[in-house]
Amino acid sequence: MLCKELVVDQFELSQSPHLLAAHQRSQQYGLDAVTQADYVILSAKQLQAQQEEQRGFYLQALPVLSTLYQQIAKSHSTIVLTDANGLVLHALGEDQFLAKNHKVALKPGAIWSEQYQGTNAIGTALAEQRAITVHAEQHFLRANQVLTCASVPIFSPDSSLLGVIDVTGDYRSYHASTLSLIKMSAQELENKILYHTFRNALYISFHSRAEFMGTAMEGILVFDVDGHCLAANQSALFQLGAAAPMPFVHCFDARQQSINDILSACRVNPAQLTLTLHNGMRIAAIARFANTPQATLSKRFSHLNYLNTGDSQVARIIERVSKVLGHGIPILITGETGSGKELLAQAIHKDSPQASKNFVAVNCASIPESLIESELFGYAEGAFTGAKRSGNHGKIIQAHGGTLFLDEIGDMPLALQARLLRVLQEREITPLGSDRSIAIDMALICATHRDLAAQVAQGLFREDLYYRIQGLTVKLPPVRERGDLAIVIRKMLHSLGQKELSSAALALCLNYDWPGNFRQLYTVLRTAAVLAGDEKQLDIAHFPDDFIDAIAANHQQAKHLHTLSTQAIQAAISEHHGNISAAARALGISRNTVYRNK
Ligand SMILES: Nc1ncnc2c1ncn2[C@@H]1O[C@H](COP(=O)(O)OP(=O)(O)OP(=O)(O)O)[C@@H](O)[C@H]1O
Repeated sequence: MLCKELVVDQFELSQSPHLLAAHQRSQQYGLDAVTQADYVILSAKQLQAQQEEQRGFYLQALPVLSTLYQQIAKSHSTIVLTDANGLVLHALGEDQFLAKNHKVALKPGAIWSEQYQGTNAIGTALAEQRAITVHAEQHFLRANQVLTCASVPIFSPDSSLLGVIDVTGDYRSYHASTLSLIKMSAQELENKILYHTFRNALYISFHSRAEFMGTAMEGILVFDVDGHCLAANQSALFQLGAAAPMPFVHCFDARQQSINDILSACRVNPAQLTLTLHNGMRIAAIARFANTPQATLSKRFSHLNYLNTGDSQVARIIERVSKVLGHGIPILITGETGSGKELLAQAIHKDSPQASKNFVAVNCASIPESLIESELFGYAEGAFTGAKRSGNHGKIIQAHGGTLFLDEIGDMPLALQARLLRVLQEREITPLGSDRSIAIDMALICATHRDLAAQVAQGLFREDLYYRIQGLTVKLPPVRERGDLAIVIRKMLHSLGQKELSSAALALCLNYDWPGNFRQLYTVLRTAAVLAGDEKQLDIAHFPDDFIDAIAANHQQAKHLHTLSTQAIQAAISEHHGNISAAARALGISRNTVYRNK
């Protein structure tokens, strides 16, 4: 029996902003600290469906959890793996010290999100996207104050949250080193996931001390064959002294080794190498070329789900798009510039049955009109002066079997629209200067920031093509309308080297209207991260000056508009001799607004 008064110590909470924020969220969820915890447990069937959905993540995690279990075997704790919603997917360990209700609550199927359980290590690690220990009375619900829990979030290579590894036990089983052990396991799991994510990619694992090779501490860099960095783990960034992944030529001393040297060394079998980093440090490395997709993770790694970070409009888009994948339905993506149209198109392709084939993007606005035709449709040998001797296949043929992404389709010249329509209808293409047609089969995704219906009305866009390309139309919301902006910002910061944003800087970002949408947001954050140097937290002072000027101008404009509207209201009132209803009617606004501004 616990004789200790288990209550939340407000002073202690105020020392930890993360716990304080978690308790505030718990209150906002309408939870009551003193009522019995209401453990939400999924049915066996629902759980099985979820486990199947997370199969890749789950299978990669099991051996890591077993190792962790051996390390903490005598601590009478339970090790838990959850998904990104706090659903327990797997649990192992000793729970004889726990009361019956907690034994049940730590079984697969239980949900430990803050929404249901208030402040707790699993839910709070997910909400805050950081490792955290929640001990005894730090829990929001009294019922959970007999527990001590430590959780570390697991991120995929593109910084999406996959779930947490958690260790929970009776509060007397608390051990200061538990969180560090879980962090090592989390790193090991993230490395395993990274190793299984990319194909046609060069993996370089390395460490300046050879004895760390093969451990969770090794750095991992992933490049495509052109030397662009696809992903890097934290240890790699740390050893490189970099905030974000960099191209091959910036990571390594190019005079010592080129990417082609390394690729030829490891095409067939992994190669053990000694390489030189850009800063002159010699490192032990193993280079591997991965050319096959890893079936285990391909199910879990839904690229569309990665984009689903909590905005309801985006969630609906993803749900609808997922349903039409593989059905040959053309998709039209509309939305402001920088709202993520191309990213969505890529995710659609990567989740589609034709993912292993090409994704070919053509920006109809950036190619000169005279070149679009040959760029898209290709040309035969000697088709025109200056044509390559071997001819050119053109983007449509390159996309055969895969996906053709026509960005800024609204900017395509009318003459080419007719030709494109013919290709789409007849499913065959005749390159310029050729008399031979080639059958083509591909998925089509188009995007535009323009109002295509208006373009049709103005005769700038062919009506028949308009109906041909929009099997399913989805409209991405602009950043200022997104309900998940704080989460997207956190994801972006994570990819930039895990800096945090001060609450003032976050508030500023949430209130700004981001005319350049994600492209502008990313640039601002990346610049701020560089300007912040070694400082862990990004603050307003680190934001670039032009951004601060834009915010100030916005603010001025808002004030100006407010002054103008107040003046208009006052003028209308005096014109209607103080009659508020008449003034409101004349201005077409509500009486309340008139009262507020008079
Ligand atoms: N949901 C998101 N989370 C994080 N970054 C994003 C997201 N959506 C887009 N971005 C980033 O914002 C930038 C612009 O995205 P993208 O090119 O997909 O936009 P777009 O709508 O196609 O722009 P445009 O109309 O100008 O071609 C890219 O760097 C992309 O990685």
